[in-house]
Formats: sequence, C-alpha cells, structure tokens
Amino acid sequence: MQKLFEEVGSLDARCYEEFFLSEDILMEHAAQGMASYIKNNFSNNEKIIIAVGSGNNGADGIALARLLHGDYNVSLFFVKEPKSHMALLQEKRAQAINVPIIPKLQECNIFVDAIVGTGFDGEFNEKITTVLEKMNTLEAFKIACDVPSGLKKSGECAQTTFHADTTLTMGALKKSLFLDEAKDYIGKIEVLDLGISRKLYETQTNWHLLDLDDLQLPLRAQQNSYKGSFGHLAVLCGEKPGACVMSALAGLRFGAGLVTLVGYENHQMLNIPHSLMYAHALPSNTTAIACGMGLGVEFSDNELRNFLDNDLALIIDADLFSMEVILELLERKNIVLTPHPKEFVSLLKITELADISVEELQKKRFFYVELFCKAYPNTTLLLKGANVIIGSDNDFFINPHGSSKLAKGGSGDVLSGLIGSLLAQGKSPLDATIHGSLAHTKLAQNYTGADFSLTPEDLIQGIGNL
Ligand SMILES: NC(=O)C1=CN([C@@H]2O[C@H](COP(=O)(O)OP(=O)(O)OC[C@H]3O[C@@H](n4cnc5c(N)ncnc54)[C@H](OP(=O)(O)O)[C@@H]3O)[C@@H](O)[C@H]2O)[C@@H](O)CC1
Ligand SMILES: [K+]
Repeated sequence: MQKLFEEVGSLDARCYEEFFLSEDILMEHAAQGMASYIKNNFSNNEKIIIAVGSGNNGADGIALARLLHGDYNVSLFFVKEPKSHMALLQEKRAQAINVPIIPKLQECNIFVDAIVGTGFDGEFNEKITTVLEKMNTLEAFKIACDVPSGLKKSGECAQTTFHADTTLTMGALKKSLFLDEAKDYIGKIEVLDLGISRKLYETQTNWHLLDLDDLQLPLRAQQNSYKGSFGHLAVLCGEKPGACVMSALAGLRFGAGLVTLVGYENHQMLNIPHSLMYAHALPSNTTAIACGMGLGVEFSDNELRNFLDNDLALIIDADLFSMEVILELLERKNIVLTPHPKEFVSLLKITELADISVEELQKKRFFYVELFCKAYPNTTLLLKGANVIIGSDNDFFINPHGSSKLAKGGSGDVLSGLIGSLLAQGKSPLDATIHGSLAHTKLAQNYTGADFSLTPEDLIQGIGNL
C-alpha cells in the first residue's frame, strides 16, 4: 500500500524548512533519479531528446540533460524559453558543458517530456498543442518528468496531453495521477526520492494506493471445520436472475460455505446450478446478503424491507441505488455500496448531497467520494471506474489494477459476489471491499485470453487460481 497526496508542494516546503534541504538539492535528486532510470534501462548508444518548458519541470529536464551528456547522445528541445530561477540556473550549467540544443523535434529512441509539471493549469496554446501532438506520434520510448504535460492538479487532462510509457514522479504519488481520465496517459509509474527517503519525505495521509500484494485471500487455516464455519451468503434474486447466479457462483467459489438464491417461486423453474440453493425466505443461518444485481422491479420497497429487516452484513448494487428504500438502508452499520458512476450520481441525488451529471462526477471523483463518506460514515463505498475508489468514514483507497478487460456486463455482479462472500465469512465491510476488489482486478490480470474476450464465467473460473 502506498501513500497518496493531493499536492506535494507542502512536502517540498517541509524539506526546506525542517530538513535544511534546498530547492537545488531536491531538483538534483529528481534529475539523478531520472538519469538512473535511463542508465538502468537503456544502453548508451540510444538517442535521447528532452523537451523542456519554462518552469521547474523544464529545469528538471535541463538538469537531466547535463547528467546524461557525455555518456548519451542527448539533446534539449526548448518548447518555451527558461523563465524560473531554477530553469535559468540549469540552463547556465548545461550551456557550460555544451549540451546540444535542437531547434525542432526529431526521431529518437528515448523521449523525455519536461514541458510542464505540477504548475500547469488551463489549456495549451496552439503552438504547444502542435508540439505535443507531434511528441505523441514519436516512436520513441516516452518518459514523463513528474507528470505527463497536460495533466492538471485536479487529475483532469488538457485536450492534448502527453502519452507516457512511464511517468517518473517526484517525491511521492499524487492523487491526480489516478483520476480515471489520467489512466491512458501515465503509463507505468515510479516514484523518485528527492534527497531523503520517501518514508521521511511523506507525511500522514488518509488516501492510499492499493498494491496487488495487499490482497488477502480467505485461506482456510482451520481444519476442524464444516460448511457452516465459512458463512452463508444469501443473494436476493430479482427480475434478471442471471446476474444473481453469477454473483452467487462467485461467492461460493471465493469461499462462502453456503450460498442461497432468495426469490419468488417462478425462479425455481430456472436452470439454477446445482451448487446453489434456492429459497423463498432468508435462511436462518444467513451471515450476509447481496442485493440489487438484476433486481429490476420484481420487489416493491416493502418486500425489500421485509427481506432486509435484520442486522446482517449487506452489499448492495445496481437497481437498488435508485429506489427510495436506499435511504433506510444507509442507516445500517455493515453495509457496502458498489455503484458505477451513473448509479452514484443517482445516489447523490436521492440523498440530496449533490445534483450533478456523470461528467461532473468523473472530474471530481475524489471529492464526491469524500462527500458521501462524510455524510454516511457507517457505510463502505466502492465507486467503480477505470480506477476503483473505496471509502469508509475518513479512509480512502484507490485500486488502479483494473483494465478494460473488465468492461463487460456481469463483471460487476462477480465483484458483488466476491465482496458478499468475504462479508459472509466474517470480514469487516472495509476489508471485504478492499480484498474483493483486489481479487476482482487480479482475476482480470491473470486472464490470458485476448483482452476483449473476458467473460464473468472466466472470472469465476479463475478464482481457484488466485
Ligand atoms: N518544488 C520543488 O522543490 C521541486 C519541483 N520539481 C519540479 O518542479 C515542477 C513544478 O515546477 P513549477 O512550479 O515551476 O511548475 P511547472 O510544472 O514547471 O509549470 C510552470 C510553468 O508552466 C507554464 N504553464 C502553466 N500553465 C500553462 C499553460 N496553460 N500553457 C502553457 N504553459 C503553461 C508556466 O509558464 P508561464 O505561463 O509562466 O509562461 C510555467 O513556466 C514539478 O512538476 C517538478 O517537475 C522537482 O524538481 C522537485 C523539486
Ligand atoms: K512533464
């Protein structure tokens, strides 16, 4: 698990004030970190171009050119003339050792984007946009210095933004790198130290990035056990029972001792897999309930109230987010909500927290998750997206390990089943959500077929090999 920060300016300031480090020392380490990355990954006959801007991001790029010059065929391309104090100083140092400067972009093997970093806002003018478009068509390996040029502090991207293969980011991870919109621009991310260990550079934060290694599987330590030892998940079965069957099968495969579909008699005629049970009421030993997937309009709010009139752990999804009964459910303690953006917008509206469009939500995902969790501190929220956000009270986590393989009907139903299964096995709502989500994204990563071909059945099948 790694720490995430809204901004790192205050962490830099702490280095100056408390650790007596200068801006020059920090920048030298940033440049050294980038130089080491290049030296460790590429041979010295590679041709390198570094495009620089007028601020300190550009200064990082000029310092990098000085460090590589002599060993590599490196050239600087000034997109804007140096302007900040550090950029002017770095330019003087580079000039003193005759680092080559090129007047326009050329093909190269390694390309470094140091036009703008955390100081960027607004949109680029036409001239820089044209340069960026050309940069994006280069066949070189593309490295972004700190952040891809065009990525704003908010995580929104300029109309033309640099497409990096790797982003070498300074000091600590910024949240903006993990807004959904940034996912196609940042490539792989590495954090570079700025003259002190990252552990000392970083301060306290309530936002964290989940690593796949954080995944804890519901492995069975106890041998003296029976099916009842591992909980009983009840899945409310509505209008579209296929969704519930997928959820239930995922729950069973992920370790719940028993899984029952609960619904009306007509579903008994369905071809329900033999490993699942079917009932008209909640089994007495139910330990968790999953509800909402494929629910449709089969149950009225009152019928749902009857099923959910208990203190059991509950995961809710899909159709439930637009039903009035949701307001009562939000008063429960052990509840997990897993909306996608459109459902979350509807939830924000029903709860009168905000009346916004999906586009507005996507621009401020972090803000709205915090808003909801503050209003409903007893719930655990998982907001689906390219990068999943999980929030509970004042703790927030981003799972960036998902991919477009998961963009398919039914994959959310599998997620509900995974989380429901962990709830049934006694995990806390937050732990069940974190580990269910990590398992879900790891299942997609483990899938070896073509990326467009992953089905919910493939996910369920893969659970045994997690
Ligand atoms: N702080 C530290 O200790 C350390 C900082 N470090 C590094 O500093 C970076 C932050 O540097 P920063 O604050 O100088 O900002 P930066 O990203 O270069 O952008 C400012 C420039 O952008 C320009 N610009 C803005 N908007 C624009 C637009 N719409 N369209 C066009 N241009 C636009 C603006 O130009 P202007 O408008 O002023 O002409 C200005 O010159 C950070 O990302 C990291 O790389 C590391 O070395 C580690 C130590
Ligand atoms: K950059």
